[in-house]
Amino acid sequence: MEGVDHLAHERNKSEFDVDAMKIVWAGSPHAFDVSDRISKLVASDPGFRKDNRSTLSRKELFKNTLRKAAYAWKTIVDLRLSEEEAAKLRFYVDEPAFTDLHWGMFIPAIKGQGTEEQQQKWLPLAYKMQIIGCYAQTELGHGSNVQGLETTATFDPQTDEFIIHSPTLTSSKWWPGGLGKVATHAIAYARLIVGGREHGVNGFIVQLRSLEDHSPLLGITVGDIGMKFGNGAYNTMDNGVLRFDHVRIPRNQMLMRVSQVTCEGKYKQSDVPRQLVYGTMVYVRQTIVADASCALSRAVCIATRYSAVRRQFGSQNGGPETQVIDYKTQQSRLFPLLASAYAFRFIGEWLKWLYADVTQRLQANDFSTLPEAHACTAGLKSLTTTATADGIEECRKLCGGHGYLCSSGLPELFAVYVPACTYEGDNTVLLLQVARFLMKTVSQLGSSKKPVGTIAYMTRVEHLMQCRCGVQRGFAELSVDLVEAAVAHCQLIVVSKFIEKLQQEIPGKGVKQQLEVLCNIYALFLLHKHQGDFLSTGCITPKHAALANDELRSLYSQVRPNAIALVDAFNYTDHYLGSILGCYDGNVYPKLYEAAWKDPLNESVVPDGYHQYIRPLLKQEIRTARL
Ligand SMILES: CC/C=C\C/C=C\C/C=C\C/C=C\CCCCC(=O)SCCNC(=O)CCNC(=O)[C@H](O)C(C)(C)COP(=O)(O)OP(=O)(O)OC[C@H]1O[C@@H](n2cnc3c(N)ncnc32)[C@H](O)[C@@H]1OP(=O)(O)O
Ligand SMILES: Cc1cc2nc3c(=O)[nH]c(=O)nc-3n(C[C@H](O)[C@H](O)[C@H](O)COP(=O)(O)OP(=O)(O)OC[C@H]3O[C@@H](n4cnc5c(N)ncnc54)[C@H](O)[C@@H]3O)c2cc1C
Repeated sequence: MEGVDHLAHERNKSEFDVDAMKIVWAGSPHAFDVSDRISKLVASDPGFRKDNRSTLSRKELFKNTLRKAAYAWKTIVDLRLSEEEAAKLRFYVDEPAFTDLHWGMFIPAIKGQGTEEQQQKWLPLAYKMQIIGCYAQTELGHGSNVQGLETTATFDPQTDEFIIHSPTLTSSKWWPGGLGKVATHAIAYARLIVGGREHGVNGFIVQLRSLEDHSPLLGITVGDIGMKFGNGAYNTMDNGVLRFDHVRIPRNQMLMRVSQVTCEGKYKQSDVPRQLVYGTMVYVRQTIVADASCALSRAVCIATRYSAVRRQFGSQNGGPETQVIDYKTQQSRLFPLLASAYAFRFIGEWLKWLYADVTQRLQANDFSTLPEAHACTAGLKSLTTTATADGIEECRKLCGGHGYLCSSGLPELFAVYVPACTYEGDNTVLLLQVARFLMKTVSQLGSSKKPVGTIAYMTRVEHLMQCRCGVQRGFAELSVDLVEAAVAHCQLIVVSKFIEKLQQEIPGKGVKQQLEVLCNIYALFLLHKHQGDFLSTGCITPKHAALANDELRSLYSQVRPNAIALVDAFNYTDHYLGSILGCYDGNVYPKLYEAAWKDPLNESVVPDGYHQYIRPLLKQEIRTARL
């Protein structure tokens, strides 16, 4: 049955132009071309093999990641890939590595917080990977509370240097990816002290390791923080611990876009908001939202294809059993996730636009949209990562027992993905930031400052005007409700941006209709899930709730014949999916059977340990010995 497409009958049912949908998913014909080319390049290169990760020890796993990162870099250089192609290559290699932090945080931090001069000095080195950087903000004692960081950077005017120091155990840097074993440099965040006065937290470029033999420099203690959740998974990353013992760095290694220290020891604040020190986090949260749709769509692709292959019950007169995808219960769990994958794709695109817009404004000294950009990136990062982590786990359950096998790809995907709910801001802490922004907006309603952008709707919600007095009642006391309000606000953004997307011209037979169905599923599923809130606030009547439920059922039936084509539109290679259950040809059972025999445990028919532990048991030697 090798070479047979077991899902061909499903593909024949589809009612829209899959190739056109692939372009919509990718974002543009150019983006599709790059993605398609690079994913195939990675998939066809044995150097990027990844099917053995769960069986390697941590040391072997990590060394293999180093090998792959070096091989990826060689490929990028040899093939003269563009920045866009190189980023895609790292994405399709699909293995968390120090390079994520080097390209994803270290470089953006220098770009966003460094002066022109600093950028000119450091960026060429970083782009050529002559130095490797990490982002060292979090400490053992403080992650969320950035103002609570304890590392100090004290200016010494005698030598024109900063002294970076970890005064306590809890001030040890803890978690930064790439720090443990690889990074030569860090953007380290520390409390700036000039002339005995504190000026808040700032970033500093600190060299950690020798560029000759990789040994830690004087005053630096550095290592890996140990094994993390799951086998393989995020353990390819060397999250690290770092202590500074009065480490001296030149003054010009303080990132000085937001504030400066002169050689005379004068502290100066630029004309830009202090919050720009947090700018890298805004940037990365935006990329994490874009990434959520990738992780969720990958899980949904696996669960959808497998649900079309898997049959249980319902055989008529000895005929085939029912495909589990035809059960309404399966559809009601799977199709909202499929709709979410598309919704998150479009919200990721929009957020990228919003980020580019705010960046452009900042360059022109217009800081007016920064609070909204912060609230949107924080809130949408929280919403999409929570939904994606939950969605991956739901996809595992949708695949029944086989979903629990590593060869399904789902356990590893979950283990790699789930820390996204914590890193780059704990999701609840981030929602509290959104709530704070919303309450600030409510408190200004009726003033001359009119809410615009994603909060423009607030002027139209009359009862909010009456709520204003309630805002004074105590943020902390009401924080549980406020977090719910923040989620609702973010969902409103997701739904409205999906609707806006549909107002654009979308070429391709039936493509727009499919997206309309998915958009309606996304919105009505939310209404259904939260109908208690909608009913109790009088936003809908019980009749509306029942209608929404009926409509959802009908929408699921409309998706059903198109389900396989809708996941094909993600254009994932079997290599990227890394799942027997999700393979393109649906030839699941022979592949599962074959894979089982490749497990190291099956290398011998009689296991190691038989003579030591099993035989004595069977022969009752253990009991006899005891007696
Ligand atoms: C395998 C990888 C897969 C996918 C990833 C894909 C791509 C990403 C690429 C690479 C990444 C790879 C792996 C991820 C690595 C993760 C790295 C990290 O985790 S780095 C550490 C991140 N740390 C945090 O996020 C800490 C969270 N805490 C905070 O952000 C803040 O301190 C806080 C919670 C916002 C604190 O706020 P608080 O109000 O208490 O305090 P402040 O006084 O500091 O704030 C006052 C004022 O400022 C506003 N504000 C806060 N933050 C920002 C901001 N970022 N931008 C703009 N404005 C901000 C705040 O709202 C207040 O405003 P006001 O109300 O006064 O108007
Ligand atoms: C895999 C991984 C990679 C990471 N990579 C990096 C990196 O490269 N660089 C780096 O600097 N950091 C990194 N981090 C650290 C990460 O950014 C922090 O762990 C994250 O910001 C959460 O902070 P915390 O650990 O202090 O959580 P805590 O703040 O201690 O959270 C614990 C609990 O307290 C709750 N809580 C905290 N504050 C409040 C509040 N005000 N109100 C209500 N509830 C609250 C939270 O919701 C949570 O439930 C990484 C973390 C992980 C897991």
